[in-house]
Amino acid sequence: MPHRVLIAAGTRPECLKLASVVRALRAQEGLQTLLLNSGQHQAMVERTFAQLGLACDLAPGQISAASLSHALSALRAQIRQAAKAHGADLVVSQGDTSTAYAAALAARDLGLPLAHVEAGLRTSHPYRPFPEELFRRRIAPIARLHFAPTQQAAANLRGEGVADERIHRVGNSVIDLLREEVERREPTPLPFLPATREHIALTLHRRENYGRGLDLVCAAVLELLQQHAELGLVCPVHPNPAVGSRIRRHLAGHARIALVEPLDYRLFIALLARARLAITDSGGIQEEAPYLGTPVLVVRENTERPESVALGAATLVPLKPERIVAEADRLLRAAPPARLAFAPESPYGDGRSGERIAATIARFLQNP
Ligand SMILES: CC(=O)N[C@@H]1[C@@H](OP(=O)(O)OP(=O)(O)OC[C@H]2O[C@@H](n3ccc(=O)[nH]c3=O)[C@H](O)[C@@H]2O)O[C@H](CO)[C@@H](O)[C@@H]1O
Repeated sequence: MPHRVLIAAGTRPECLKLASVVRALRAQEGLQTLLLNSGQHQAMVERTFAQLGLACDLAPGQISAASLSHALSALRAQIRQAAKAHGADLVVSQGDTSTAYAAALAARDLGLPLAHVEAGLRTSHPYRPFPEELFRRRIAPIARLHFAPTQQAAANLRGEGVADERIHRVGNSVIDLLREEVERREPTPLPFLPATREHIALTLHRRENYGRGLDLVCAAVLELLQQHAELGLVCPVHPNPAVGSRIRRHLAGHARIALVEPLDYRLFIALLARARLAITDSGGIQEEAPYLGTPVLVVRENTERPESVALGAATLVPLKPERIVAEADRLLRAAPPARLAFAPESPYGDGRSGERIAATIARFLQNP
C-alpha cells in the first residue's frame, strides 16, 4: 500500500508555495498524494493551481467565512473528514493561513504527523500580524516535520524548543516557482502598464491595513505620483471587497494608475520584475522581489522576513503618508538592489526546496 499524503491549500499564496512540493511528491514512488482544496478561497485555489497545470484531487466545497473562528472550525472539520475518508498517513500544510492552522488541528485530532512548509517565521510580536503570527506559533508545537525556509526560521524554532532533528532547512518553495519563471526567459506582455517611463507595483490585503491603513497608503501613493510625473502605478486589486472598494474609491480614474484584477502568477512576476519599486503588505513579495532586483517598501509595522531588510532589498515603513513618500522617494533615487542568485547561500535558497521536502517526507514515512 502506498503511503498517502494529504496536502491542504486554501489561498493563492499557499498554492504558489505548494506547487513545487506537490509536483515533487507526485514524482515520489510509493507515495500517493491527495491535493485538497480546503474551501477557504475555493475559486482562487482552483484558478491558481490551474495556471500552474495542477488540479486538486479533493474539493469538499467553499466554507462560509462568517467569522475567523467559524471558518477555522469549518475548515478543520472538512480537512479532518477528507483525511479520515481517504486514509491519509501524513498531512502537509503551508505557512500561516486559517487553512494551515486548521490542517494542523485536523492532523492532531486524528493523531497524524504534520509536515509544516515554511516553518519558523516569526515577528517579535506574539500575535501581530493577526491572525497569521498566532497561527504559525500554534502550528509549531503540533508539527512533526518543520521545513524552515531560512537560517533565522530554523533558529526561531530551536529557540522555542523544537528538536534539531525535526527541523529541515530547505529554502522557500516560492523561489522554486520564481526560478522556473525566470529561467523560462519568455517576454510577457503587460498591456495594462500606464504609458510612463517607470511604474510602481502596489498590492495591499493584510487585515491590519483594512480601513484607515488603506486610506493612508493610497494618500501616500497619490502624493508620490504628484511629485514624480514620470511615474505610473499598477495595482492588482485584492478580491476582498473590504479592500477593493476602498482602493477603488481613492485610486480609480487617475490617468497614471491602472487598477487591475488579481493577476495570474506569470503576469504578476513580469509586473514585479519590470517595476521600479514595489509597495506592499504581502509576505511572498518580500521574498520574490530580491531575486528580481526590485526594491520593496513594506507598509507594515513588522516583518517576519528580516533577511530582506538586512539585504537592503526591503524597507519597513510606518503607515504615515509623509514617511511612505520620503522612503519611496529615497528608493527611487537609489540604484536598484543587486538581484539575488538562485543559490544555496541566498537567504531564501536556490529554488529547489520542493524536491528536498518531498524526499524528506518520503524518508520519514518509510521510517517514522
Ligand atoms: C503575514 C504574511 O506575510 N503571510 C504570508 C501570506 O501570504 P502573502 O502575504 O504572501 O499573500 P499574497 O500577497 O496574497 O500573495 C503573494 C503571492 O501572490 C503572487 N501574486 C500577487 C498578486 C497578484 O495579482 N498575483 C499573484 O500571483 C505573488 O507573486 C506572491 O507569490 O500567506 C502565505 C501562505 O501561508 C504565507 O507564506 C505568508 O507568510
